[in-house]
Amino acid sequence: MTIEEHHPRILLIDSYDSFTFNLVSLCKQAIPNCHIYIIKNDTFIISELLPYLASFSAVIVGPGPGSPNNDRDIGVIKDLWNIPEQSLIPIFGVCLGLQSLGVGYGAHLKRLQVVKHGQISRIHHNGVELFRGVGMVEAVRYHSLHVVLEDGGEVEELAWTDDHAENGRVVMAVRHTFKPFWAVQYHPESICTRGGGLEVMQNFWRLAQGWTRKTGRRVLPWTTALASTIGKPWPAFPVPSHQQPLLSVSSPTVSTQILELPNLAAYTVCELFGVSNEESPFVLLDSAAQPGRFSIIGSLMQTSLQITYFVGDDFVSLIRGTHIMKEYFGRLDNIWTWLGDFMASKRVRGGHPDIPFWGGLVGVLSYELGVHSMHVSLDKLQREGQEHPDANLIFVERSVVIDSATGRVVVQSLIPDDSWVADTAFILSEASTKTARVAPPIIDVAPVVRLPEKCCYIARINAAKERIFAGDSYELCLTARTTISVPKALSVHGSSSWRRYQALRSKNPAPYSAYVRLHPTTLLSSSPERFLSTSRPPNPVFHLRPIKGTVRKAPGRTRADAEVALVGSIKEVAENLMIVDLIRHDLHAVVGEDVQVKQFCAVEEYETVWQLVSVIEGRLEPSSCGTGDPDSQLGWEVLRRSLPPGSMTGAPKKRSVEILQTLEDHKRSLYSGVFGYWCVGGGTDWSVTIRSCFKLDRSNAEHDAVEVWHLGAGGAITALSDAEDEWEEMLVKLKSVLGAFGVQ
Ligand SMILES: C=C(O[C@@H]1C=C(C(=O)O)C=C[C@H]1O)C(=O)O
Ligand SMILES: NC(=O)CC[C@H](N)C(=O)O
Repeated sequence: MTIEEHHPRILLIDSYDSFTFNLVSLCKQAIPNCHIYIIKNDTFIISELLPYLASFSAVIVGPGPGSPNNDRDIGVIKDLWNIPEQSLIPIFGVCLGLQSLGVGYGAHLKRLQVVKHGQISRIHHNGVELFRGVGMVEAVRYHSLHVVLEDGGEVEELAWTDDHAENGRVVMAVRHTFKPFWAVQYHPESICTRGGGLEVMQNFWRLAQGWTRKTGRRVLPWTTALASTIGKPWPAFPVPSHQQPLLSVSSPTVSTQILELPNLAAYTVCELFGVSNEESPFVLLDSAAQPGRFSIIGSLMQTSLQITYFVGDDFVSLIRGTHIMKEYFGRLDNIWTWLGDFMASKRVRGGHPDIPFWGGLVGVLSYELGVHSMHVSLDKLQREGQEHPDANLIFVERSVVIDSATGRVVVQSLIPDDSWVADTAFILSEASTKTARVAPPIIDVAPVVRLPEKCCYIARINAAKERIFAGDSYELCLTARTTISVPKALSVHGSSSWRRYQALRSKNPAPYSAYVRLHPTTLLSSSPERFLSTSRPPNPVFHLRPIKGTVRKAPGRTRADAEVALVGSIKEVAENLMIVDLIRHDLHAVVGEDVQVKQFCAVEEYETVWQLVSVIEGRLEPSSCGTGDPDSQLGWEVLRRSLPPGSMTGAPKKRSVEILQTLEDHKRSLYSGVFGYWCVGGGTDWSVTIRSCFKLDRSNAEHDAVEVWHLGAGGAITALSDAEDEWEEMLVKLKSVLGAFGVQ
């Protein structure tokens, strides 16, 4: 057996979809020992691609946004169907792939009357070819377009579904009558597809091998030239850009003291650490509700290093007190590698194993940083005067972590022989015996709230739906900005962002609350949504908790009512499913095969809303895990590759982000980005910046009489969205923050 036969090479052509790596993972399961290489549909033109095809066993053309009739959407795929006889190769198409095969052989492309995104349909099939030995198929669909085949044409139907009055009979699988081309319209790789997934891929491989044997096609060997043109097979594990020091017994360690102080509140610790001085930086990552558990409070010093970065720059600013220095990326190339390098130099050992944070970077990353990392050009990049940095982080050396589950308080420092630990342990023990002071309430007089205009928002919802009907997106998370101006003189007790945070925390206690004051930015968060956490290496587990599906709490509305409204709703489950599939893809892209959905569409209760929450976990294949140290960068790599959070963009992510830029008036800035930490022990925890507000601290406005806060809110728009309901949902989310300003 040649190496070509033993390790079949599969070429997957991606059309910038957000489910591609789920398909890749399914393909890896279906085709024993295969090596899968992934290119984009615009990487090569057909004349360049043709000679390469000879070194592959089969091609898979994936799903994607847009239309098979639009060159920009379909790229080289449209030219595959009429390659010369001697270049023929087995091809399997999915969704856009099927549509392209269909129109390549005379089918009519039509819009569905009722589009199907994230919905499950019963698929009827003929039990042969792709469906040999396949029983009942209930498959997930993500499409707005469909093909109507030519009677007696070269492409014929293998499966269909019955949409009854909505769309009638819709083609679900096809084959070419004499060329080795097969395709399905539904998504075999979706987490909710039952039957018709793995078996159909296996059947494709069986058919492809049969055709190859029959025609005597020989796969040419792989060459170094090909390797450098096509790249490495999936999964290509991240290789750190720098030499990471191995941890040794002489590596720096963490000084830790553990106290049993069940009555000590984060508030008290913050007050002791000088939070009331608004001139100084301060960070609190606060678990104010379940399932949050740990609250992390930084005790910052004059010498604490703050790192800021603006998208488009080739340097970071390093700030210690009043001293600011620019450092250019140079060989490190960008902010991600710069921070990776920085954290590699800070690795420590020996903190308490049960405590997720020992010290490290804490702060915020903007939505635009994520968009930029996806190589989407930013329309609204121009800086208008002073703005929030896109990365704004501080290196925390001294911290207190409160574990709400055990009542333990951990005092820790990364500074060798730091007497601060014992001193602080003493002070906290004393403080815990006293009754905690409560912040005096802020009473605002007439803050001016500038909401998005309803008619404009509704028009945008309809425009979003139009893009969805056209097949350009399956789901768009549309958002808008609200501005709150608080006349300072009228705010009793002056304007303290810390007290404002207390008001937010009491109105809307949330698992991922935060008070982050890293000038020029102050962020107050009451986020319910964890984006990504990474357990400490070795063998880190990546854990994501997307939320999609919201109902407002109301008097008399019980959990059972919320379950009917959420789990019982095709629309809400579809919204969530699309993001679950998208996040699976984001994770598969980095970690390889081991990605699991641990919880699908569970209803969780928050202060003002019920939400549908799913949990997805991934881990690196054991063979690719290092002995510990390279793993400490993995959480960062997964973060880089999965921003912005899929729940805030919609799917497919790239096209959705591009569309959203045309539908939203402002930069999202901190809203829709993430905040959290990267621990010196290698773990990370980042939450989605929603149900949050932020302000520029040192703007000219500071000297004015008005303090200006921004907040964003929005929701997922799908084909099933009702514009009025979406407007209301956006207001419900807004109100969870407006309460902190005395606005009902
Ligand atoms: C857009 C927001 O929230 C996002 C949208 C949700 C939804 O559409 O149901 C739920 C949680 C978030 O992922 C927001 O809070 O502003
Ligand atoms: N998932 C897909 O490939 C979708 C294909 C096409 N854009 C449609 O909406 O019909």
